[in-house]
Amino acid sequence: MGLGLKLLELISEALCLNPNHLKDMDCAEGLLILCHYYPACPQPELTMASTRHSDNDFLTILLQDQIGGLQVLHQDQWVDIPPVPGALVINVGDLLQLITNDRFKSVEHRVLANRRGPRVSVACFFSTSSAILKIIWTYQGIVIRRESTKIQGNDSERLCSLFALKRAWWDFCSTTFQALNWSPYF
Ligand SMILES: O=C(O)CCC(=O)C(=O)O
Ligand SMILES: [Fe+2]
Repeated sequence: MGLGLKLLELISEALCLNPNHLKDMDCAEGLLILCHYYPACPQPELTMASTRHSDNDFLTILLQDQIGGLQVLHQDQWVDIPPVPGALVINVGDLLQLITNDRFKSVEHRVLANRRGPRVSVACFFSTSSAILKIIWTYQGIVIRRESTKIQGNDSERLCSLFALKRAWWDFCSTTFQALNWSPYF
């Protein structure tokens, strides 16, 4: 929590805002921690440990062990993020991209499967639903997300479509998780 708040202060200052601005928007109100356990994989060329995605939050603080496999997409190339003992990885998430109107860009990343293992990582996601509501009211009219740029219509129609997209994704996940008897991601 302490590190997340400090980062939000620094990002606020980088945006020429009051240091408390992002904290006061409740950007650190919700903390979700996801612990990953990736078993050793006998045929890593056939699968992924984690498929490409960007995080749906403001900031992610990630602790990874020494196995490696994390990559980020930079200028259309997958770049390794090798583990550094004692270091944490900080990812900018979609919501930070959204509220800064692309000044901070969320990063697509993935994790390669590995013959060595298991690999363990711990991801701390800084997010909140109340901030999302504020964003909608504050930033209505701004083209905000990659998906929304592909959606036709005026700005409020785009926002509705964006949320329909998210809703469909959510429904798909919960149906799949229920069908497979997995616990939900969120
Ligand atoms: O395991 C990792 O290093 C990445 C995990 C991740 O990207 C996530 O939880 O969103
Ligand atoms: Fe992620």
